[in-house]
Amino acid sequence: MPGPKKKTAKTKRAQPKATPAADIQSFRERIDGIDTQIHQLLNERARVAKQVGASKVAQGLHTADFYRPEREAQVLRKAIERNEGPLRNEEIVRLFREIMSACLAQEEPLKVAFLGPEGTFSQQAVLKHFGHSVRALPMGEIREVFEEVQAGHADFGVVPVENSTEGTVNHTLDMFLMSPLKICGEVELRIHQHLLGKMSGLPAISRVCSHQQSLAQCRQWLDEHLPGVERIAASSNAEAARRARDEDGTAAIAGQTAAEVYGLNLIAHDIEDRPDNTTRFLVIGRKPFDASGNDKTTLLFSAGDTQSPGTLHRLLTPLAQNNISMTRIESRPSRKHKWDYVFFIDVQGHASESPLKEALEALKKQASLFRVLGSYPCAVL
Ligand SMILES: O=C(O)C(=O)C[C@]1(C(=O)O)C=C[C@@H](O)C=C1
Repeated sequence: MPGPKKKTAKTKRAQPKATPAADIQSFRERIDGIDTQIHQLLNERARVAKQVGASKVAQGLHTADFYRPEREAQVLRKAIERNEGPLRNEEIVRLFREIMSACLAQEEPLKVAFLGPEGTFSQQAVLKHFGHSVRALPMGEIREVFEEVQAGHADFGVVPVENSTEGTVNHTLDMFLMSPLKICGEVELRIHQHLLGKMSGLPAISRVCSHQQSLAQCRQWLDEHLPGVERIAASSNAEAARRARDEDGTAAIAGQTAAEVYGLNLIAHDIEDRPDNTTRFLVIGRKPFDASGNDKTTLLFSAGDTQSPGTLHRLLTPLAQNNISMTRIESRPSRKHKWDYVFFIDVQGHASESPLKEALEALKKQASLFRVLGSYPCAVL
């Protein structure tokens, strides 16, 4: 039977009453006292985290192994669980991520490769997931992100995999056909697109430049507000912002960070067609991680003969028999033979735990190609 409904940080609270100016001084003194306690506790926490690091060194582990996504997910879930507000869960999660990021960076900051240049949504995803105490390394292409991680020049990589408006980023999925890397996390980022430029209004715009995914996410807005204006696809939103800075008449569609990095005016904000426009990113690394208690697994498999009747149904039967929920399925050309396909599927659970473990053993027997690309904690906010 479900328990009583928990009080959440989302509940609306009464606004505090207006206070005489004289009281402000005494409130500030209380804040100073609380800050002193928070500060002491932060450093105490950092010292304990350092001891965890020393134990990991004693076990022969290296920088990339210090990062534990499953533990971080558990810490964040606990923070949400005990949060009574007034701070929102999003803010609490952001603060605790930064605390863990700083604790982890005491030895050597993690190096995280992402699809650059500076100011892309991928960079925002890196900072959202790993906090600001990492070294974020911008790469020119998705392929380079994979290569840097595989070569050990970066500890982890962050690549976009799907957008809620525009669908799959095929290039990322195709990289897994060749790469031995593992998926060790996912990040969901709400994407707000803005129209940026040196000009102050729409009439001065003769072309709009952006990554093709962003142009597509704002298609209706562009049809309505800039009909007939040329749309140019750029390699990234940041590259589009650079062009908007350097070329007269060019506006860019990009995020807030790009406006700041390239010194552009915000001509129109939040121009994405769907108000819930979200991009999902994958964190890639060289080794798998343990279960966190609420995990997802991504599989890559092929039947060999996808054209005979019932093949996909037969392959998926072990999942249904073991009561496994499938949250996503994509097919891509195998790049081996004409009309030959591979499937990427996301299922709930960790590959090392029942009932998924048993389901995968059965599925593996039926498939001609079968790989667990990774089991990782479901995104925490
Ligand atoms: O628990 C650990 O293994 C730690 O290293 C501590 C800690 C933390 O600050 O809580 C830091 C980094 C890890 O990614 C996970 C957690």
